[in-house]
Amino acid sequence: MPAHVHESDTTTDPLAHERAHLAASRAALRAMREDAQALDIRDVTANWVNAAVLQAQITDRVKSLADLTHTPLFFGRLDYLHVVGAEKAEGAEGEQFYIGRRHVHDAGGDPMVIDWRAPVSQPFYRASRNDPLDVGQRRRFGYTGGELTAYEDEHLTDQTETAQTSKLLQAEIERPRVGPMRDIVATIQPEQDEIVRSELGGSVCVQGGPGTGKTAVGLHRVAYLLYAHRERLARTGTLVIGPNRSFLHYIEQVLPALGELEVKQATVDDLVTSHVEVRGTDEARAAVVKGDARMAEVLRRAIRSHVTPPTEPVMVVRGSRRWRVPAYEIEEMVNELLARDMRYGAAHEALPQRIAHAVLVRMEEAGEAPDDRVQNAVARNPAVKAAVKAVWPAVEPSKLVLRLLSDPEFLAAQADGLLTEDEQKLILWTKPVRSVKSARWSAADAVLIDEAMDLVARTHSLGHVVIDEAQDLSPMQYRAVGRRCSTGSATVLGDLAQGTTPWSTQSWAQALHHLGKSDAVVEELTAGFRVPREVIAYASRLLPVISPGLAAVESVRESPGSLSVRGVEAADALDAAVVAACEESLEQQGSTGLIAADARIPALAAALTAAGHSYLSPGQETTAESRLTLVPASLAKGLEYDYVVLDEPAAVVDGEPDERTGLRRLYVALTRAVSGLIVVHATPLPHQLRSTE
Ligand SMILES: Nc1ncnc2c1ncn2[C@@H]1O[C@H](COP(=O)(O)OP(=O)(O)OP(=O)(O)O)[C@@H](O)[C@H]1O
Repeated sequence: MPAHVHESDTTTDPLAHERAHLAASRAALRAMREDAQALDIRDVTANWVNAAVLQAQITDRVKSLADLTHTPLFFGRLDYLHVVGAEKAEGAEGEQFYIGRRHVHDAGGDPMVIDWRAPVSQPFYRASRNDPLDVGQRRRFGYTGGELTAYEDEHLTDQTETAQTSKLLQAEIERPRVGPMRDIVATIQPEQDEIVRSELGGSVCVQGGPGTGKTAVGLHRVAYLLYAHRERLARTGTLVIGPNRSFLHYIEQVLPALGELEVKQATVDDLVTSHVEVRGTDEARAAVVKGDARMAEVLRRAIRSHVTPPTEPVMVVRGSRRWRVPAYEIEEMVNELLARDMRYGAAHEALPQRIAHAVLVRMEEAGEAPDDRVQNAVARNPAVKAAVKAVWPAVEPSKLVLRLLSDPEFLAAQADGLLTEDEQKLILWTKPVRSVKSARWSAADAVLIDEAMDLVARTHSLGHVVIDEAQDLSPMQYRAVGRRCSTGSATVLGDLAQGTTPWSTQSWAQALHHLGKSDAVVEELTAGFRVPREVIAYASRLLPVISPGLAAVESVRESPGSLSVRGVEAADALDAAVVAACEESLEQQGSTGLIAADARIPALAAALTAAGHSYLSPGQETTAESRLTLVPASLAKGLEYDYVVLDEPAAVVDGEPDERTGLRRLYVALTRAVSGLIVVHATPLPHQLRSTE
């Protein structure tokens, strides 16, 4: 017997009961909202600051209790065989739970809808015929425009029922992709759920091909962690890191839709450029050296090179007395501070106190009874200050990096045995730079400054950080992210085959080492929810070259999708053929993305405009009226469109400094389509795409 799908079309409507529960849940949510709005805080707050804080909390709560017409209150129901938590005694009564995006209770406090993140909801995602987790029946609901219109049942203990792919899941995967990314809370798959619910203490790394749900999983994991560890994470903070602004725009609605409004989003550049303005760029070879983990050691040496062994004693004059701390004693203090490997800035603060303490010991020996105030005064004594300046001077991180990049001798001394002479030459500025302000800092320089800042003073750590498209980070960037979760944990998401930076990740073990999370568990996702079978098979022809050893994604899409590869005879007919392909795609429902090598964008923009088509840029939200986006290949990562027209693959490959990176960029571009891909080319396709061997 197959699992059942019910449509609402009979008079003895089996949906009537469920619709009544939906209506009752809505009424209960309304009552919860009215209760929150009616809270009178005048009598309970002692002062206006407390009142303002409380009022803000109430406003947030009211906001979170909004009933959004297009997000159904519940999407599933679990019928337990026994009372949850009770011994599974014969005859014990089962319970029913409706699973939704948020918790709703009735006037008596009994649950009407259970938050998907609650432990009792977990079997909705994990229960199977092999392991029913005490669930007799799992029901999934289907909605059309906010109306409950269908449900689908699985009887998990009925061994005669055959397992089938859920039609509602299929419908969810096939739905047109207009607008920003949506949550997948109703259809999270068991292997995804394992990652979403893994514990806060441990870090997780997910390797997954295009469209396997890495981004979706990362965002749902944040929502889950905020639910399970709300107080701790509210204190320490969470952060989602994405590759660029347009990607962050694309994903920015997912967490608010799940009721989480507080999560910050940033690029790695955002994190490290608060202290210098980035106006310069690096040649790829220079950026590779600057992003190499050896630079961390160069910087460590460079900062420590400021520590000079004392040669003079310190003479402190107080009143009529003089106190002398000999040079060897100060040297002992310095050696002890160096051995403790504390932050350079902390040691700089500690040294005057140590010297002052030595003076105090002498005062006591001489019969005086100095207290803490005397010690502080001695620490501020000009002689002590002068000694500290000579021995352990303050270092300004950006000045340190400026000196490293502009003073060949200084760099040679610090990089000896770490960087070759050629590597040193590559990163040295060719023109003299006068000041931190006037320097044309690059993004990689900003990461070096960030590292130097951490050597001076420890970077504040958040509770949890998610890094998406992590494969593009350099070792030094991993370190920059790692220090932002040094006392917290991380979720690292990426695909080695999509690495398109010259320093992209070769192995997750190395990446996790640089991040400081070598103990992270590496998981793999292989089921693809975006790209149709035929299209992923075509793109996967590149895998043996771009990432040998990685398995191709297995598409779970049942609809075959469409792939069309069109050669154009004359180069000057290319633009028109591309515009025609866009027009063809736009006849279908949903969004169309025209992806092309960055250098081809101006020509295609002109061709579209000439043909009377307006278009969006990546990150701008597609709407029912505006469904065409012109996407430079360099910004395509992480995005998706119902239909993709790919212009001139050879130009996409040629747009990158080397062939492997070019083919990886092409792989990214080929894997953005949900329903159909049209490849249009005037020059021959890269041969790896042509052969099927
Ligand atoms: N369990 C699921 N149910 C429904 N849709 C899903 C599921 N998992 C992923 N998807 C959808 O598949 C698409 C691809 O997901 P996502 O962007 O998270 O993949 P990705 O692995 O990050 O891809 P890429 O490597 O290309 O960045 C999205 O539209 C997402 O909503």
